[in-house]
Amino acid sequence: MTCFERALEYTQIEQEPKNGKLVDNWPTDPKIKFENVCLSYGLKGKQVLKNLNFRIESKEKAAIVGRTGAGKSSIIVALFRMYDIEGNIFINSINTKTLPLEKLRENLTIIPQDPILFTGSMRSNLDPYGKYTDVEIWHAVKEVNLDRHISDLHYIVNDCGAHLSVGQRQLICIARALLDRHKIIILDEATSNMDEEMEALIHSTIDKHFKECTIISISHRIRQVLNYDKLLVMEEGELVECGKPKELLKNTQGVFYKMAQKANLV
Ligand SMILES: Nc1ncnc2c1ncn2[C@@H]1O[C@H](COP(=O)(O)OP(=O)(O)OP(=O)(O)O)[C@@H](O)[C@H]1O
Repeated sequence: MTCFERALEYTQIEQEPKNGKLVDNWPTDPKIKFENVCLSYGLKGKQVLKNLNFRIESKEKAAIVGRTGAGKSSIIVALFRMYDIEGNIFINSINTKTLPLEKLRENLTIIPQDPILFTGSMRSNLDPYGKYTDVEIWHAVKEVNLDRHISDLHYIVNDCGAHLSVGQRQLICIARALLDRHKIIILDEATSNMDEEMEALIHSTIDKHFKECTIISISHRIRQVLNYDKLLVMEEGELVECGKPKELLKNTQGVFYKMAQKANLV
């Protein structure tokens, strides 16, 4: 009955729009601009993003910080157009509302907090559309140091990757991102226990391989964000502070300063 209900539910989901205008070679310059962006989940839902205005420049490394429920993930939801928003989001000066959804999403790479893999071979997980050669895929595997854990591309992923650690699954997503070479990378940092070595490996791999990309990271641990170019500090759906970490730390009455104080960083 559960299977039946689930299948039935899919038949009732409203189709996402398929229209939109393709733009050649978009995005060449991966800068992002939010202009008066508001988001509510559902018609009667409360506003979870309240009139956000900010820019993330091309190749900038930005981190979104804030307490749980502050609206960090909702910014990403808005970026992927998972829900309709009020206001506008521009990527490379193109309003994302005018793009076909598929084109928009295929140009944004996300490394989720707790990635789910597909049961099957490592190869099919890294290259689900069969676009790359084995040599290219193995190269990506080596770049993220996964060759220490898997012997070859026929390595079988069981149970949607449940036998791999969160860090290993994030590295698989990073290897996939290396192959796809998209210009905007979104990292949702893992909240579950990840050892420091693995966390450092993920950050150094991103720093090394995605220099030419714009990076947005949802950070749950603020010690990681001090070397970012820009911080977006969220509180109850509002962007309360935005700027370089060093600048924000100068304001001893500020929200970020208080967060840093709590984490014994100042
Ligand atoms: N799918 C949804 N439907 C309804 N409300 C939602 C949904 N997703 C998030 N919310 C609500 O939106 C608000 C912002 O949530 P969001 O997940 O963006 O916060 P967050 O800062 O990412 O939190 P966390 O650090 O816990 O992941 C919260 O009040 C949350 O309950």
